[in-house]
Amino acid sequence: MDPLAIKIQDMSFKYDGDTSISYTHFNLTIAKGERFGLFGPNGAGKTTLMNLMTGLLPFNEGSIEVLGQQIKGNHKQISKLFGFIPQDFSFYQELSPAENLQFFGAWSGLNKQQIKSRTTELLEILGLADVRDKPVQHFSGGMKRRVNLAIGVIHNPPILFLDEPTVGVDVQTRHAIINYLLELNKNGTTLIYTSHQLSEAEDLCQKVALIDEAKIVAHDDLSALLLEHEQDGLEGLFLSLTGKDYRN
Ligand SMILES: Nc1ncnc2c1ncn2[C@@H]1O[C@H](COP(=O)(O)OP(=O)(O)OP(=O)(O)O)[C@@H](O)[C@H]1O
Repeated sequence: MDPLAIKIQDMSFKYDGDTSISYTHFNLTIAKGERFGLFGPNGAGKTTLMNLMTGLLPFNEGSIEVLGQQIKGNHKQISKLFGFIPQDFSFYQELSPAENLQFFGAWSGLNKQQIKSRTTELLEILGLADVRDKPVQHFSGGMKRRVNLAIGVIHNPPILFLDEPTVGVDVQTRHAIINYLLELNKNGTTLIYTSHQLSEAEDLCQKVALIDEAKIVAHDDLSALLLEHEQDGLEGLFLSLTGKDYRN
């Protein structure tokens, strides 16, 4: 069994038209069971890379493997190997958490019984049991983030992609989400995370990659990078490697 969750080899990608970034002969590996954080300034290409790794964007050259399987030509099988918690809410606002989980659970190939037990379990863990049948549109931002998370993990994926999973939440929800993610990782889930919340990232990630203009500027254990660059936190490391200029 391949010990890698993700293997990107010589991958090139460019958006149609004249945009500021393109990936050129890009390489990256993420080991199984890793808590991997991808960081970089606005517009560095983090979301683009997430979308390439999940097959949402087709790349032009090279290869991307997820748990040893090529993405190209295998979209359906690959999509069962991961959950994706996108930056934007990805559920039906007019449906309740239970109805959303029923829909997305069926979409991921779970049977009725599996959906029922996972829904009860997840809504309990994520503090949504009391509102399981209420329309999501009336929920607070923190509750909506938890619904987004429940949907992404309903099928118990071995890899979880998280694109800014805690934007706009209060301290309690952030704490609960991070603890839940750490628990998933203890049970073997590979976490691939990106965020601008660097103190949160220090709690969550053991391995980090910093990217700028679609190129890796550093990739190692967080503790090794801090030592190497004589920094005591991710924010200092980030500024020392990507500079202090504004990005668009
Ligand atoms: N669908 C698209 N079509 C054309 N260009 C795009 C598209 N999506 C993103 N871009 C461009 O690609 C670049 C990288 O965007 P991306 O969203 O990947 O960056 P990011 O690192 O996630 O930024 P942020 O931290 O602001 O979320 C930006 O210049 C953006 O304008």
